[in-house]
Amino acid sequence: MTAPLVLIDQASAIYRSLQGQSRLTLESVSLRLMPGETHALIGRNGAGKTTLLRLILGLLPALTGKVSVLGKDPVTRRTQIMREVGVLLDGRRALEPRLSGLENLTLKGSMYGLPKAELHDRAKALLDHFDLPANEPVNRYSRGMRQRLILAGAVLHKPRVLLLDEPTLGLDIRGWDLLLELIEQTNKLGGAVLITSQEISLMEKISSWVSVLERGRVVASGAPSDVLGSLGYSARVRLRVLNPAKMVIPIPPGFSWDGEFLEGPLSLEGLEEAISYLRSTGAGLVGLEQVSGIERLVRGETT
Ligand SMILES: Nc1ncnc2c1ncn2[C@@H]1O[C@H](COP(=O)(O)OP(=O)(O)OP(=O)(O)O)[C@@H](O)[C@H]1O
Repeated sequence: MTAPLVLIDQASAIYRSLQGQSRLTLESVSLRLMPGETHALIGRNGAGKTTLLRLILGLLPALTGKVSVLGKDPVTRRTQIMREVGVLLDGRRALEPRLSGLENLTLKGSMYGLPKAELHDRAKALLDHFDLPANEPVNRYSRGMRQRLILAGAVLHKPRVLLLDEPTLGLDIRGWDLLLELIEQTNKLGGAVLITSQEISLMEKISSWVSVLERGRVVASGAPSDVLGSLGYSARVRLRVLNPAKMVIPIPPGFSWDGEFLEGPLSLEGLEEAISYLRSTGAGLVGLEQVSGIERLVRGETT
């Protein structure tokens, strides 16, 4: 049987405040990150996604249960583990603004224990591929360029495990392409990616496995379509109304109205009913979009 690259088994974690109070933030969480897999961690704000990544990185010890990364304890073997784990966690502190792109990557690479010559070549090649000026100080980079540099730093040492916390924040179009390429490459080489993002379409596109966190607990885990089905989050359709003033009660059954959009089940019958309602009332239609199950879950909607 293939061994997981990251194994979290019934782990709990607490944060202690300076006043000595403690709060259980993760409760009996289990998760496996398998080779070749991109695993999406989804949940509302404050659900515990970043805390879970901190647990994997050994920045927070598990109070109970077990955490193992590449077969090792991330708290006691952190330095060793970090040589095979790439991280994009908190962008704000990831770069030295007065140093150049090349110096930033070299500094980062020395922490991974890469040999000097190899590190220099790899950093230069990455900067080139990521369309970044090697010798320009980072405080003269645009926001999108800085985010691309952080992304390059995460894969400098060709990690087997890639942890990405909201990697699309501030990312430009070139950065998006690079991100998708890195994820695909990591998976192809048998590495695993754990990603959190509010970009629902991205999560649905790239993930082969989804875990849903709710108030520090994994409430569902599986293939994206199975998970959302089991939670009752089916896709819905949203119709933008041309003349909201012409909307009259009753609206079609199963639909809701928020003053701008008429939202209801994504089915042929539902759509036919909504469109004939909009035609007969004269409310009209401007556009139509699908609301995915993951988006509804992250928005905090009830099923
Ligand atoms: N350093 C800390 N000390 C105390 N409590 C913390 C700390 N960091 C996070 N928390 C709390 O732990 C809970 C989980 O936070 P976490 O950042 O893991 O959530 P998240 O799912 O990543 O949220 P978001 O999507 O907003 O980033 C929240 O209630 C948060 O307030």
